[in-house]
Amino acid sequence: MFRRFSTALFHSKQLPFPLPPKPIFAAPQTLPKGLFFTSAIKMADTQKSHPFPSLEQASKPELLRALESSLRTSFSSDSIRPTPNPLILVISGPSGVGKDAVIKRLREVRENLHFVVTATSRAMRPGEVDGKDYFFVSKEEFLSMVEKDELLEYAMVYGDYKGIPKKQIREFMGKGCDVVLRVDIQGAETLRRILGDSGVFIFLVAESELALVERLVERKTESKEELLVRISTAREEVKLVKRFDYVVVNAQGKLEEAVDLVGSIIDAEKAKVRQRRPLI
Ligand SMILES: Nc1ncnc2c1ncn2[C@@H]1O[C@H](COP(=O)(O)OP(=O)(O)OP(=O)(O)O)[C@@H](O)[C@H]1O
Repeated sequence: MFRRFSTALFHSKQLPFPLPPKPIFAAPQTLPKGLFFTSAIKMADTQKSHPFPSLEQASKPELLRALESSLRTSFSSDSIRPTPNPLILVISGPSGVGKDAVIKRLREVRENLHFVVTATSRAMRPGEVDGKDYFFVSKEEFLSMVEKDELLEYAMVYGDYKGIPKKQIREFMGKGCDVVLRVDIQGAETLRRILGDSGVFIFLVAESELALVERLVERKTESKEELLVRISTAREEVKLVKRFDYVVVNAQGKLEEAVDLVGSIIDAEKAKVRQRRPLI
């Protein structure tokens, strides 16, 4: 309505009544402290009427200055995108699919990412480092952490306890870091109940069952009995993929592609208009 009225005024040669002496939206007499024009020009100068420079001939700073002057406001260089919330990434998948391998590489290529070191009562494997791969604790120590409510979730996995210390999550999210939780499918199920949609759940799969078994066999860390349990468990686990947000294929020899895809998921999550709001 107002626009139509204004347009009518603009086009009519003879005005039905005299225009008000000042524009309706008058610029403030003084700019708030800290509000500077893009150009170094002072406010007093801009209040003088400058003819708008030629778009073809004027320099970029001149055009910016003229636009600011016409709009009677300065252009802000502050980021338009709101600061994204830190993410909780839950990376899960059947045993031997490559969770550790993907996370290890992800940590090398991405900044501001904290891998939450899981506490476990299982024995250390060759090459593993205490405090880096896992916190290796005794069963008694683990149960004491449970009693003190220090774990976000915990479970008995293949005869050993595994649990996620809450303190690390709070500490690193407080610093603005995304945190990565590495859990088996059982753990992911529990975390979904605890976190709901506030976490990003990624299911890692091999390209085929055969590829998964080959990878497990080549790792040479399981006995024949353990291999049989892990393979039959994996058959059941892949049926639970629909409870996750994303599925990522970690194909043989293509670790880098899987890591890139996880990186893209993180980027997409950060670009979401409605951000997840994890509360721990
Ligand atoms: N894309 C890939 N191509 C070839 N080998 C891979 C790939 N990803 C992982 N591997 C290898 O497969 C084996 C299993 O990987 P990894 O230990 O990371 O699996 P995991 O899911 O963490 O297993 P678990 O849950 O049993 O600890 C390792 O020897 C790893 O180096």
